[in-house]
Amino acid sequence: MDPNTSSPPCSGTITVRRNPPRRARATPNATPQSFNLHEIPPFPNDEVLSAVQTPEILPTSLPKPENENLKVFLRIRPLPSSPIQAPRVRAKSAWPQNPSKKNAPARIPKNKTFVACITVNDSQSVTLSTPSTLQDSKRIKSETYGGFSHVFSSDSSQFQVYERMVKPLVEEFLCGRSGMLAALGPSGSGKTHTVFGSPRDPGMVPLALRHIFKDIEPHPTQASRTFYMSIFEICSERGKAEKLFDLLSDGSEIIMHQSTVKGLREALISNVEQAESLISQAVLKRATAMTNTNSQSSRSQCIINIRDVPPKCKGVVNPKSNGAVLTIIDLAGAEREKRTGNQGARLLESNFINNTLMVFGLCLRSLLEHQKNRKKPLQKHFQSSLLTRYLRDYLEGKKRMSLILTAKSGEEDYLDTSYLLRQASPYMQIKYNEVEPPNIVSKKRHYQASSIVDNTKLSPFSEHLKRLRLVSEHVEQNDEKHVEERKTFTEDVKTLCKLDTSSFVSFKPECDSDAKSERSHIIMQNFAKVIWNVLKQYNSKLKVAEIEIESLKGSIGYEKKKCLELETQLNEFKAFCTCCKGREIKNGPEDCSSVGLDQPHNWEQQETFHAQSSSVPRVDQSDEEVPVLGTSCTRLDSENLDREVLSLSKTEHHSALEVDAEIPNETFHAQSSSEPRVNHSDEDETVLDTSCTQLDSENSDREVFSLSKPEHHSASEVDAGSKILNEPVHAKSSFKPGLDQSDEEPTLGTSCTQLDSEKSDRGISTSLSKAEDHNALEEISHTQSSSEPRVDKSDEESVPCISSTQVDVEKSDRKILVSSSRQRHTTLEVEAENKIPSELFVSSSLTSLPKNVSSTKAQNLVGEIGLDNSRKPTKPKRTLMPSSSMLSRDLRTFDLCDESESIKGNRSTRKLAAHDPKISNGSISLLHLLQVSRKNNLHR
Ligand SMILES: Nc1ncnc2c1ncn2[C@@H]1O[C@H](COP(=O)(O)OP(=O)(O)OP(=O)(O)O)[C@@H](O)[C@H]1O
Repeated sequence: MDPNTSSPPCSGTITVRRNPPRRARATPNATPQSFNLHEIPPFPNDEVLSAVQTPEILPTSLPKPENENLKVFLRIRPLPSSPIQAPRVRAKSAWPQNPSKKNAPARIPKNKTFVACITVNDSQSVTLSTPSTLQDSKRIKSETYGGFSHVFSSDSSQFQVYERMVKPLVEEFLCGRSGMLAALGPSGSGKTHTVFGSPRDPGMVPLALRHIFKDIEPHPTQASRTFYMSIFEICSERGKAEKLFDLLSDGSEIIMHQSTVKGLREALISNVEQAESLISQAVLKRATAMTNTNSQSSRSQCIINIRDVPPKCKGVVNPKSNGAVLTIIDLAGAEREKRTGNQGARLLESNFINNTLMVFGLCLRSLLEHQKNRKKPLQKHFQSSLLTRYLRDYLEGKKRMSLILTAKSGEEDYLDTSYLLRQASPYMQIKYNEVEPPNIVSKKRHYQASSIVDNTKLSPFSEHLKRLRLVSEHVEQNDEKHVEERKTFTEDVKTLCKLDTSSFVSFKPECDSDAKSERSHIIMQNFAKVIWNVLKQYNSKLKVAEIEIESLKGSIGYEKKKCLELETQLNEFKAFCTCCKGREIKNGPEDCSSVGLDQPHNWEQQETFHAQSSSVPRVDQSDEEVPVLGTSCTRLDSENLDREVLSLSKTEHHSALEVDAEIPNETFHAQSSSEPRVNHSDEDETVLDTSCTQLDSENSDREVFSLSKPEHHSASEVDAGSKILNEPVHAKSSFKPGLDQSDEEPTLGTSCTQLDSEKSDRGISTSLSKAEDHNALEEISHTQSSSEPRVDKSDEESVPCISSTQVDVEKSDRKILVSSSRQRHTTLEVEAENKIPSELFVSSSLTSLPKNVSSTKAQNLVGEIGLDNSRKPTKPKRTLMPSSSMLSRDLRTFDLCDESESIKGNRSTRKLAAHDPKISNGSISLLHLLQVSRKNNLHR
């Protein structure tokens, strides 16, 4: 109907203009900013893109996407001039008609006059006037709807509609932009007629196909473009479940997964005739039914897709063949039960159709509301039906679509038309501001191909293939319906692979050089790291070494200081010893304070006291008693002749007395051993558990007196050296049970005195020991030529619990040291050295000694060897040695170390001591033994 020829509105009606057309704002002249291309470094892709065609720019005639709204067209069906006749032939797939009206065409009264209620105001607006039958009701106001893209009157031809509405879509489609056109309107309003038409009056699809193939004819270079067409429908089986049927095939059912239809057949269309033939076949297969409003009413949503498939080319994608899809949908018409008279299954179909249309409208309304107010979320109404699911992208504004509203102009269709216009007129406000860029898939491929060529320089060839496979898989997943495109794309990928291979070969030398340089760089970097780590380690080690050096320096300095202190002490000690020696010599027995005494508590603490070189502090001991527990060892060395050392010890278990008198080339050593020994004397006297003291003296001026009295074990060691004679004598005493052979009968717990004398002026060393359990006294004399222990002889009678004393007397100036211990192990080591030739060395034995040890120094005691000192313990006399006058020469001093407590011994001990006349005899025998040993040594 031509709006110009439309009748004016009735005077009694009020025209209500709804949705007045809004004037779009003037598009600002957005002139692109001029870029300074000189500042931007050119990307060296000319060579890469030389073989690739740049995408063709869209025609300038196409509107910019941001300024495009949803196009809503309105087409008014002409008023029927004759009664509707039932169609003679119906499709097999058509739903059965209403049983009550089966095979009964809709009858229209012959005298029925049709009055139009819709008036076309202009090309974009119409006026809906209330029919006369409804004037009595409240709805008496006319309604004006504007803002349409175009309003096609009742007398508009198919071609005009196509030229105005579809041709732009086809042109865009051919340019690579997908589009969709959907016919929406009540049943019998002419949707199918608009979409498909008839052979005599073809609809939009045939015209579009003609346009497509006609458009490509003048471009022989584009003759290789191929188009595929698919037609399927969505219908409802008894209004319960939606089903999809492929109308190009034998009507097989297909399925939809999300928004993708699987199993849909695409028919290659190469010409218009072929396409029209396929369309006619599909229309025949479509489900239709005769209703009161339409003799051949469509009962399904029919969807026609025309897809532009990219043509094959040598590795280059034709930008024009971008896979655009032109979709045209013939929706089922909304039906009112009163008008259609549907019942039963048909009524269910009507409900299903109405519901689908309602969902479709809800999606668009939601999109519109979302665009108006971004706070409102975009509702997912599309999930409510297969149709909306399939058209999701269009309904969400991602793709462009157009609507063609078909309306009947009769008064009896006033309500349907009014409902349609009220529902669909707001859709024209939908804007496409978020439309995906056209040819996205093809452009992705194109850019991917370009990037492949670019990446060939940097990445291996395998990565390109992998990337291509991923792209292919992605395409396969997303575009399953594009089977042919997949094949084509696969072929393109293969071609690209070939090209990539060639390009890889061409870039191979560069890649090799880069790889070599990178490899060398990595190697050098790793080498530098290793060197750096090694240097770090050496640096740390050097710091540690420096610290150690500093500490060593400190310790060296400390040692030096200590050494100096020791030297100072030594010098002082020497001076002190020299002074003391002189004084001792001059003083009497009262001056025993110069005698060094050590009382260690164990064997380890036994110290050898060297008067000459050792700086061990001395403990001067006088005649006082010095109780010593444990083991004590005293070693005393003296070099000077005037030196006098007294060492006294008393231990409970072990005691050792060691006296060293060092004289150049002469050593006097008395050693005490705890091991059981068997001493063989000349008289075959065997002594068990006795203490034995050996005392050797070579020079007459040497005087050593050692006395020990252990309870269990005692050891006495006397080492005397003489400067005058080069014959060291070693005396060893054993305190363990030993078997001494002497002239006397074997006695347990007796002491054995061994006396070695080599010369007449040999001093006598007497070792006296007393042991309760085991006493042994060994004397080992060592000479320079032989250090083996000698066989000691004892002339004395073995007496229990007595100590043996060895006395060496070399010269008359030799002092005598007497030490005794009674109940505990005692080791007395005396080293006496005197520069003046010793004349006498007297050893006295005390048979009864007190517990405490006391030493007495007696001078000028000559010839008292073998005398019982216990008789005169308190007053030692300096006398010449009567029994050995040969040893009494030049006897000047006589040191007697005796305990005052010796008098306090028990009765038996005192008796033994009183009846000790054999001591003199023993001394003589000892002297004899000394002489013998001396001779033996001389022989050796
Ligand atoms: N513009 C038109 N010019 C001439 N005839 C038309 C026009 N529009 C529709 N018709 C005729 O009206 C009848 C019904 O049209 P059509 O089948 O296309 O309606 P419809 O909207 O598809 O109905 P339904 O939704 O039930 O399928 C057809 O016989 C068709 O020839």
